[in-house]
Amino acid sequence: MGDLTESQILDLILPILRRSDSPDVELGPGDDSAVVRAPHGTFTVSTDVLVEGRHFRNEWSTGYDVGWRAAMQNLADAAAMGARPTALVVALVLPATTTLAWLADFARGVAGACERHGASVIGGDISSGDSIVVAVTVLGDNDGRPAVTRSGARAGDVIAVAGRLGWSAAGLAVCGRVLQVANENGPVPAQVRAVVDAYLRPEPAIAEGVSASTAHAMLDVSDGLVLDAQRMAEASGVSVDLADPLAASAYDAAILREVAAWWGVPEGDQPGLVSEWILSGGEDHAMVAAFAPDEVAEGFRPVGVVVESLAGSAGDVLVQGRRWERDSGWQHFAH
Ligand SMILES: Nc1ncnc2c1ncn2[C@@H]1O[C@H](COP(=O)(O)OP(=O)(O)O)[C@@H](O)[C@H]1O
Ligand SMILES: Cc1ncc(C[n+]2csc(CCOP(=O)(O)OP(=O)(O)O)c2C)c(N)n1
Ligand SMILES: [Mg+2]
Repeated sequence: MGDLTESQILDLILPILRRSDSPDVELGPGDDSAVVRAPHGTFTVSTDVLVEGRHFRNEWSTGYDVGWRAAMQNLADAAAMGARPTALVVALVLPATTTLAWLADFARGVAGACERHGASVIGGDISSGDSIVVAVTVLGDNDGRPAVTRSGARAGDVIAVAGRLGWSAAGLAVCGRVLQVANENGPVPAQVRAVVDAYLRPEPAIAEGVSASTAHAMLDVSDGLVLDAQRMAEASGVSVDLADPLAASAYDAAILREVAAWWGVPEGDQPGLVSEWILSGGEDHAMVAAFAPDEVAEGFRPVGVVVESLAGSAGDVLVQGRRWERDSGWQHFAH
């Protein structure tokens, strides 16, 4: 890519990214700014970066995978506010050695994820640098309803989850081994392939988040169920009791158990690893939300309840009756 001008690069990716059929966008890519409609007076905005080596590895992820993941994790941040994701701004830092094929594949991944959820790319930026960095900003529209914040959970609410838990963490753990086995033409069971796909191309619970209009509070699980439940509890001034989160995710647990067995984890250690993946694994971007008991939205499964905090204990999360130690999930500067 080193010998191309910026406009030659844009000529390659804009036809892949551009959509002309979105009612939310008045002016798409090509000018100094895009123009997006906000018929209800407000819109949501959020941004997230992906860094080569931190969020993905080029040996494991194709350009399509990186584009898909960058788009999906941002679309999930809009959905976690109950907002319909409308538009993405995509900024890229790429080494001069990046191939045009990678870049076109990346653009197809972004476009594929956007198309799935009705969003459009409205602009971005490109610069060169030592490694790949992707920064995506997402705009969302609550269509006149109030945004669902993380601070509205109340004692007596049900905590419920939509989407997968633990798949991406398991996929990350076994990814290297799976590629090695596949290269040697060895068999890779379907469940194992499925969790690696979940890591490479996450399928967040976006539709469920957008339609969870009865939620009192909601977040997407990017850093782990317990850590993200803790964030909701702290922001809401309550505590959360996840009585039996593993039973509530028995489908995930069964798949993850198969993955652990295939990976060679001794049988006695499998339940512990499966619960670690389910409770602390992020990046599947499930939605975790608090609802009045008779208002749990479609697609959500109860995993616990919101309880009144004892003095000084707001933000506590109890798992099977025991207080969970703080900050048990992904921490950037600890890895
Ligand atoms: N560099 C920054 N400047 C301003 N706000 C930031 C910055 N980094 C993070 N935030 C804000 O802090 C909050 C928590 O960030 P983060 O943990 O990344 O949220 P999420 O998991 O939803 O991506 C968000 O509201 C985010 O906008
Ligand atoms: C190669 C590689 N190593 C490790 C991880 C695991 N990982 C990286 S960031 C992260 C947490 C989520 O990312 P973050 O940037 O914190 O997203 P946010 O909370 O801002 O949405 C996890 C679990 C990964 N995805 N890929
Ligand atoms: Mg973030």
